[in-house]
Amino acid sequence: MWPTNLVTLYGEFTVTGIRKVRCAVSLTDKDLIVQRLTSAPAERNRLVFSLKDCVGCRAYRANDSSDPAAYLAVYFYLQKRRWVSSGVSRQRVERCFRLSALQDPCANQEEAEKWARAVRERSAQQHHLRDGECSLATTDNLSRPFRMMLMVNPQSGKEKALALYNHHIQRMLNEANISHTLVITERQNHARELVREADLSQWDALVILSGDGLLFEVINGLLERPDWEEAIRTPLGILPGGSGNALAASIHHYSG
Ligand SMILES: Nc1ncnc2c1ncn2[C@@H]1O[C@H](COP(=O)(O)OP(=O)(O)OP(=O)(O)O)[C@@H](O)[C@H]1O
Repeated sequence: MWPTNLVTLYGEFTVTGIRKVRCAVSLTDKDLIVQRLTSAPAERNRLVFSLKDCVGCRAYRANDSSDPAAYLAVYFYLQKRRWVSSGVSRQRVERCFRLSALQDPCANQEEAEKWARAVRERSAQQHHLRDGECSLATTDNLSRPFRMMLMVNPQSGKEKALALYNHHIQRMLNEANISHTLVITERQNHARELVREADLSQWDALVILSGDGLLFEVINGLLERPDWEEAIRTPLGILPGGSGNALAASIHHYSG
């Protein structure tokens, strides 16, 4: 059935940050709508976040045990027009809400968990509608955590792949609740041999962070296996860590 855009969850929370503002938060199948509760005209205080841009959501308690509130953090990567050149890029936006309607910390935590599950489920549905057959199984439609092998070539391009992992990718994977095993390739054909011998039932996806060369190795490694017809169906991903990154740009960007 095609999803409607009816509100499925509603709550009034405090937005955390420097200015603590009360807001009404509504979740529909498609969007998270945040309405600030102030006297200013409603439209000016309303933000609509598409769940297509949401990578994850988590509920947590603060370290301070005297604080009965629970917190809900939602992570978006929004498409923004570039200032300096034409085209669009994605920008990370985190929205964090404080839930403190009840005295009982456990009840607040349960409410935050309920929201986090609902946001993740609806985001996964939106990704599936957007990407169709190409969308990977996610943590929410598997009965166990998503498992990824991430291969990084520290020598590719301008030797920035490891820094990209440390400063961006690791955080994004945590936000998306994707567990991963990091492999730093040590020499030519390391990834090829690894993939040729690997127990592929352990992985939901093989992802490389490098230039085009490492993906070429991974594909060759898969095709050299006795079970290559099954092995080559393993979902593959490429993150741009080389100098040109033509393949990553074609797959993720120019193809729409
Ligand atoms: N630790 C390593 N030291 C040297 N070579 C490596 C290492 N790990 C992988 N390689 C080899 O480096 C080759 C080139 O890798 P990759 O395409 O990632 O980088 P690149 O050629 O610098 O990228 P770009 O094509 O964008 O310039 C791969 O084919 C792989 O065999």
